[in-house]
Amino acid sequence: MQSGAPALRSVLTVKGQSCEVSLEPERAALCWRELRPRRGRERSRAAELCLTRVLHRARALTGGLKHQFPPGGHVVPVSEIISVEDADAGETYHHGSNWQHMCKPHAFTVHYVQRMKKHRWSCKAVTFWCSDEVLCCQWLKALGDLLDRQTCRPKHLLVYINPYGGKKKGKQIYERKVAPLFSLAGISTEVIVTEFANHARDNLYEVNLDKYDGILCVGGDGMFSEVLHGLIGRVQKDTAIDPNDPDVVLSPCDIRIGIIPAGSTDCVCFATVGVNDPVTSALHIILGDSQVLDVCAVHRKKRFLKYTVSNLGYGFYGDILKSSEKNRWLGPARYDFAGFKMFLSRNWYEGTVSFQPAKWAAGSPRDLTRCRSGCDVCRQSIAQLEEHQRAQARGLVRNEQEDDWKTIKGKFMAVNAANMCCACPRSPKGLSPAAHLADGAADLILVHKCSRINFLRHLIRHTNKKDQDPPFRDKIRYIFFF
Ligand SMILES: Nc1ncnc2c1ncn2[C@@H]1O[C@H](COP(=O)(O)OP(=O)(O)OP(=O)(O)O)[C@@H](O)[C@H]1O
Repeated sequence: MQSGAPALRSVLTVKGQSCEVSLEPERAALCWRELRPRRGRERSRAAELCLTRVLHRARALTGGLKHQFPPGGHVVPVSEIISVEDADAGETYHHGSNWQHMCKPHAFTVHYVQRMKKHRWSCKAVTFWCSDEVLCCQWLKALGDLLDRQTCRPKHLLVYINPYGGKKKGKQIYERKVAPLFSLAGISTEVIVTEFANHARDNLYEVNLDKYDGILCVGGDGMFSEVLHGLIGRVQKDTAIDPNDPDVVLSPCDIRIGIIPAGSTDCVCFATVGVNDPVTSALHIILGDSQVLDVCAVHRKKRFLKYTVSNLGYGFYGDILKSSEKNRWLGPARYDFAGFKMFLSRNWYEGTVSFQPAKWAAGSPRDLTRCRSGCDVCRQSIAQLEEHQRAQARGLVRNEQEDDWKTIKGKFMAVNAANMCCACPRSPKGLSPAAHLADGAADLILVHKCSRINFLRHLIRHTNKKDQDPPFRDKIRYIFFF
């Protein structure tokens, strides 16, 4: 709602109870609160109000609260309203002690996001009954106008479903949990159920991307990677950029990719949303939430190999991925099986790792900050990186030279480059909990050769929500490495 617009305030009925309902311009929020507590509930209501006030005061003292709930009331930010519609004709509502049947109700239903525990979201609905048709139309128009101003929300999506990812439930998850929410939000879709590996990637080279506000993949990290390769590859092809040149500046692609988790690890979804829940992801997509991600390009002898946004693993983790692919029939359990096998084999690799530390990056791989949407560390790092690049272009600072590179020689059990924390349900904090989603750098994690018991401790620490800094592990924030 534009600031300066008059507030809309009426007495409407919610679940048979008179409520003061308002659309508040300053807070861009829909608020409602019962006027009179139900009979018989006065005492508990008074206690509840008292408790709410105490909580309210405690929250005010402990800092800002996103949803400032008035005592006994509800506040829904307009940005979290999914849709508003005429209530179904023929609904029954309770007024006082009489049940009334309204054939043509003057009522509207607001569907909105309810925030649950642990980053989970669900869709809730509330119906407001109006005294007459004019009032009902006034509310529908005011809310509809506000929703029309949410311009970042997608209207038309291209959806790729991998029917073989994870527990092979991608199609079912989309049809049962996601499609109904999209239809509620008025999002139209074109759905392609993939028929073979790289179907989505190849298709993205051909489709008319201008038709869509976003590409959606229903699957796991492999499916996301497929769509990422298709989209980045397509944009480079259209702009005649050669991805084989490691020094080339890639053309940015402004179309967004959404993920509905239906894979085995769902690390990209978990690290960006905080949970791998299809409904939560669908609601974030509907509201138009977005998160910029660092993409790392991997080259070998001047040939482009792959893009990655999560973990690039050599040694233990690389071996697990390779081995687990052979046992895909085991489903998500293939990672446990491959991990156990690799742990027993205790392979190590001798070599030299060269890297260029990201001097301009704010934050450190060992600090306690956690990257979230709107992260200050990412914003500051990118600003410093851009400043550094501008200074280089003007000749104010020298270009990177040989001595900017560092090398570490040794015997390694694992060499990992974490572009993000790489959290997943098995490792809720991830491989590198302080890694950032969009700071232009990645964390290099070197696990030196160590005893089997120390390596087991290292693996267990990943699963028990703690980071670890044993003497056999190096952690460096870098920009390039060999
Ligand atoms: N129709 C298909 N048949 C066979 N493979 C497919 C098909 N569609 C996609 N794929 C491939 O399946 C691979 C794995 O898919 P996905 O990532 O969805 O599941 P997952 O491997 O179980 O999950 P995660 O990557 O999170 O561990 C992807 O690399 C993708 O290229």
